[in-house]
Amino acid sequence: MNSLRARAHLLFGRRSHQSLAPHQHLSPAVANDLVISTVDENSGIAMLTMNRPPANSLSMEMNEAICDSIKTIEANAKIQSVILSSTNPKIFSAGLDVTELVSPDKDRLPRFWNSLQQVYIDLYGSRLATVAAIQGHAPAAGCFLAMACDYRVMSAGDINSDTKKKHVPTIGLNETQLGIAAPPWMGQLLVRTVGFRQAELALALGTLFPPEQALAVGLVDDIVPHQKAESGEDQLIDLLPSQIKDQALNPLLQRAYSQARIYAKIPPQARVASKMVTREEHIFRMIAKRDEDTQHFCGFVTQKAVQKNLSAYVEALKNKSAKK
Ligand SMILES: CCCCCCCCCCC/C=C/C(=O)SCCNC(=O)CCNC(=O)[C@H](O)C(C)(C)COP(=O)(O)OP(=O)(O)OC[C@H]1O[C@@H](n2cnc3c(N)ncnc32)[C@H](O)[C@@H]1OP(=O)(O)O
Repeated sequence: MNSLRARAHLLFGRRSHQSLAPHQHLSPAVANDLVISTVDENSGIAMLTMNRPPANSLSMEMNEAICDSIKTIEANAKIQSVILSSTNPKIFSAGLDVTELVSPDKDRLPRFWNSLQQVYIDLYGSRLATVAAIQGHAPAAGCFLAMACDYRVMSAGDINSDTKKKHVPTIGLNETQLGIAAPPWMGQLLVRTVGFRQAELALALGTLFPPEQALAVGLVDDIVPHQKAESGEDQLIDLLPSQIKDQALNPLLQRAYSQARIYAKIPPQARVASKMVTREEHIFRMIAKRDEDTQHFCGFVTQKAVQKNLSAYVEALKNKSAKK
């Protein structure tokens, strides 16, 4: 891909997508079920809400839905910023759907990996300013989603008023704890976000950071205490899909919204050009090694020992949930 074509691909996407209907808001009925997109042309802000219960884990279809939603929003020239959020108040995304990795179908596995690579290309290279509203846990590829955005705000956690139990979300590339390694392009995102030494340590140890620590190392840009705000922004309320309409007073979403608004006011050509200064080369490097990366992934995941670990891990996840 020559650099001009590649730049066009990064800025405008390589697939043609249907334009949005000319109304101000995209009804959830128009969006796919796994990801709900809403747009407000007046403010130039969109919201892309992940909606794959129970944990927003990334199956091939989920990855494709994220890419489709980004491209659909990008096709609307009036939109400059997008907030990436979750319908689950406790989980942003649990990372890859681990059931995709256990006893995988040999034709589906490379397609699955390609769909994740495409999320990286489309989200990290998007012309839109992207703000991750991290309400809940974001392990492994969940952390990757957040790192592929331009700005990250994270909930400081909250206390359940009935049970008095504290919920503290965590974020990080914890792959080594599962006996797997993040692929180079994902690991490099951590290096680019928190710096070499912190990334080297966190990658080796598979560190999951609670909010204060995530802020201290620069993995997130802001943390937001969970105290209900007094009043909400009408424009934010309009943007929220019905599943989370009751979240209009959520201070995390309000903080994400105000950041999205700041971005939406920057002249877009200058903002996009400056974004590409830091990202273009990184994305090209990944695209050049895409097939090699897929082969490596499939070879690694299908190893007997890795399969044994992953089966045990999925079993443990199910048992944990069954015991609740
Ligand atoms: C050099 C190149 C090498 C190439 C090799 C590459 C190898 C691949 C590397 C790819 C990089 C990315 C990897 C990943 O993302 S792997 C996935 C990592 N994610 C996790 O480990 C998270 C697992 N989940 C949890 O820890 C918890 O669920 C969580 C903290 C997120 C929430 O806890 P909570 O107590 O609130 O919820 P439960 O644990 O009860 O879970 C609720 C239900 O959700 C299901 N679940 C959770 N996570 C996943 C998942 N990742 N995939 C599928 N399903 C998941 C869980 O089973 C419960 O479901 P049920 O209620 O139906 O039982």
